[in-house]
Amino acid sequence: MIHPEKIDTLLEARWIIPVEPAGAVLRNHAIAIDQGTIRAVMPGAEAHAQFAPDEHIVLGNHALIPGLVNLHAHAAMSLMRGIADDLPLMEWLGNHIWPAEARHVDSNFVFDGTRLACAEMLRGGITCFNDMYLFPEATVGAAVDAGMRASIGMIAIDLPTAYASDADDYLAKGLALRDEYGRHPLLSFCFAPHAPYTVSDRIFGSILTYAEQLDLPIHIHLHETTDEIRNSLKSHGVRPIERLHKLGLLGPNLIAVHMVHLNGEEIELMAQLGCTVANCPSSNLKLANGLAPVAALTSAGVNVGLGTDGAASNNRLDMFEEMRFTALLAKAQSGRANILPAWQVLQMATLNGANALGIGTLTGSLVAGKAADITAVDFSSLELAPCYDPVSHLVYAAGREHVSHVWVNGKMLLNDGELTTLDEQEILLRAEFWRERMATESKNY
Ligand SMILES: CSC[C@H]1O[C@@H](n2cnc3c(O)ncnc32)[C@H](O)[C@@H]1O
Ligand SMILES: [Zn+2]
Repeated sequence: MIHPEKIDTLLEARWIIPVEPAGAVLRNHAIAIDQGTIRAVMPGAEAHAQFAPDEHIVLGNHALIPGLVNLHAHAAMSLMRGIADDLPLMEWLGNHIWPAEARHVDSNFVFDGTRLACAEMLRGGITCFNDMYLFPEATVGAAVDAGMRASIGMIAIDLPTAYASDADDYLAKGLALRDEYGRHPLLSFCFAPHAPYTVSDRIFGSILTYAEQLDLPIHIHLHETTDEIRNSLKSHGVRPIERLHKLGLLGPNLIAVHMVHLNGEEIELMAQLGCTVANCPSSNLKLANGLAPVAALTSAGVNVGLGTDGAASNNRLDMFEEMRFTALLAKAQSGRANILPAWQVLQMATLNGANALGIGTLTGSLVAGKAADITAVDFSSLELAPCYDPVSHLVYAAGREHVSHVWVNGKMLLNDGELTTLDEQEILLRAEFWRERMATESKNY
């Protein structure tokens, strides 16, 4: 007689959509979880015979998917949600956001803002976010307290702030933070030069040297507006992509955010060199920047992930919305209804993002050996009835309001809609504290 193996949790659901292999939908299956790791994904009957779980959870009308990976975030900017709407990028940044950051942003702001963002993201099924913001040590504190996975940006920008005096100072502080937390199980690190128009060639050179030595991604806003390209032609004689290419930054470690204005040669170059694009359709729409040519990028073989950007330019941190926008806009742009089927968009929101962050062996799909980063979507409500194909519903019909449970590293962070690690009332009080403070001290908002 074979004794069943003791494990922490056996999780069963109506559907398991593991993302790997692509397009698979498993029925009557279970996920065995032990010590934060997926031990097996197998038929339920076999799992019952093989495992003796401490906890057995059956979600009868749900789909289990990999936790969503938000490939571009400024989490703390949640405290600036709605302060400067209906403006183009440079007016938004130069006249509103940067002055507000200079006046208000400190490590308390970043801690409170990131906690607010973590709560919103967890409720929407996001288990991992790739952040770029000031005072990243506070982002670390808030993400780890929440139990979320985060990729922390070691930022560089030629703009002095209360956090750092110049780009060298930013980099030194980022590297020191990575020395301290580089081995934390929930954290990974990226270089995060803000944009071509705020970072010098010399600093890009230093970043490239470090990124190659440490084999870390480089996360940057790139080709977001036509003005960015026009100004680069004036100042550098070349478009930003060509400038970064000459500096040696284009390669498999590059995560280029936005990438709205691209010509055919640039798309080919990104594909040949193995770059990733983080598509942020809501932010691109709201700032009137345009739309990334996602159909052309994926057809060329570029790895495309999805991001929300910050809540001051979106104004939601909602990956379900980014999935739906990505699919619909790509069809309209390309004139091809068959471009980007739902399974491919779900892959963008999960595995493609994890791969870009260098953590694709840890998260992004539901396979044995990876961390148990799992989102459960409840299909019981009438907006999701009837269900012929759960993958179709996830992209075209479901919303973040249908997310019921979330696990990160095997720990349940959302239980039937309730946050388990974060105090919603306290987060709301802190958000109100910052609103009052910002409203009193700044006549603009
Ligand atoms: C150096 S910290 C990050 C920096 O980026 C600013 N920011 C937020 N959204 C955008 C965007 O869409 N394009 C360019 N810059 C952006 C944020 O306010 C911080 O200053
Ligand atoms: Zn951004």
